[in-house]
Amino acid sequence: MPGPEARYEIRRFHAEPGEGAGASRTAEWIRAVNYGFYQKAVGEDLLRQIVDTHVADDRELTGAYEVDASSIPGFGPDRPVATFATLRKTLNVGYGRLVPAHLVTAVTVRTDHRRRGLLRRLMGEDLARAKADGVPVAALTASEASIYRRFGYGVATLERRITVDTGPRFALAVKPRGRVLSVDPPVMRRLAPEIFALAHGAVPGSIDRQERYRLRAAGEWAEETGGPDSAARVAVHVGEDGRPDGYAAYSFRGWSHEPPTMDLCDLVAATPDAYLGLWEFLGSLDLVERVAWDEAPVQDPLSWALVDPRVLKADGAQDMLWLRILDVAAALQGRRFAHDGALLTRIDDPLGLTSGRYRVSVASGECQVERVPDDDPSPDDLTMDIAELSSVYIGGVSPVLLAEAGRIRSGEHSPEAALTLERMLAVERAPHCSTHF
Ligand SMILES: CC(=O)SCCNC(=O)CCNC(=O)[C@H](O)C(C)(C)COP(=O)(O)OP(=O)(O)OC[C@H]1O[C@@H](n2cnc3c(N)ncnc32)[C@H](O)[C@@H]1OP(=O)(O)O
Repeated sequence: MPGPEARYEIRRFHAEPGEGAGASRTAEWIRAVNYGFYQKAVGEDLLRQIVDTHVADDRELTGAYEVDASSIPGFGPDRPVATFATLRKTLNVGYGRLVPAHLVTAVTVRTDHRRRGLLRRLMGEDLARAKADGVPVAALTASEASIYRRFGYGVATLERRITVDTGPRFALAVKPRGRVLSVDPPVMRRLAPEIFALAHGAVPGSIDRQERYRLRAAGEWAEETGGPDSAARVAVHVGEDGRPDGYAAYSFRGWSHEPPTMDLCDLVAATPDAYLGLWEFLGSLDLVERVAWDEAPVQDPLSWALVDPRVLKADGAQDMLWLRILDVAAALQGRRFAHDGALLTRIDDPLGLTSGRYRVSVASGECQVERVPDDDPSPDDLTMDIAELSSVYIGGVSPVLLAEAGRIRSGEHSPEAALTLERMLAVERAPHCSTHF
């Protein structure tokens, strides 16, 4: 069988609205993504909305097209058999520092073209281009946890599904500062990005958001139709300085559901007061007995703030943000460190983008990274795959735990190196990513 290079042509382009050839190529690409995720066919309104958000986000769309597709019944030359999209945003790496991040999304390969190396080709080419552009880290959220490690991605943040019973047992031990206002969703067109920008600068692990989040908060985007969402409700937290610094978007599940449940669609908070204040508000909603949230942090201050922590029930944690360091020096030098120290680290990289030995030296919280030749006789303090360095990079995953799992190996002369790395990488608060992409 011929390899993927021979059978497929890769085309990269940006979304185009309207009627022309570019618009039809865009529409076919969006339909292919929908097909790949087993979603309902996209109607014209939803299609227009998706195109507009792709334009607003400046997404680069990549499609693999079968060479000679016109000979296949029902297949036009504009219909991709694989899709792949990227956006350039920023990642909070702790202490308010943001580094450029290359976000990968909308990865699909049509059923009848799978397991022929298309994803491997698209990912390999794409990561090499991002590295050449000087972007230090790539990121994605995964449909399955078994796919991306082979390309050097590691899990950097987790999330979990929770329900909170908001009956008489719901109470917070300490009153959060500030107040919460119920607002009309259209206000969020302006407010959502402003509030998110504050939270983005405050929460390690945060990834800057796509346009879709703003429209959803404003009640202008229902997932199925792309039309208005008449069920959307929003509450905004205002800090003691009078500045809006958090919001919760929620919708009622319907009276046929027992117990009466509010679905929390999104919660953005720049401060712990905003986070707990919004929860206090959600816990006080009349007629509602439960709030359900699919994207809660695992290290959740709410659990500790509740008078009775058992009103919160949680499913097991699941991988959320996957990171893939493309340039070790740029990634590490882009962040601030909690402790000084020096470690000689050997990195293995399945794609060869970062393989090598690195001396990581931190003084006064700032890091210098220096390449060390293979024949240098100094012993390695740590050895790991790039997936592990990517996992521990923003301080949300413990190097000690990964050493216990056998994923990070310490040199015989440096049994405490994983602990040293953990101290160096610590950040000011628990990392969490609330942006799915
Ligand atoms: C960031 C995102 O967008 S996440 C969404 C991912 N997309 C989906 O889940 C939609 C449904 N699935 C698909 O479209 C496809 O099966 C894909 C995209 C997951 C894989 O595409 P393919 O072209 O079949 O992958 P490809 O043939 O390049 O395989 C590359 C490697 O990944 C492995 N692999 C592919 N899919 C999976 C999987 N679902 N689980 C585990 N391993 C997988 C292959 O075995 C192969 O391994 P190897 O090269 O190390 O031997």
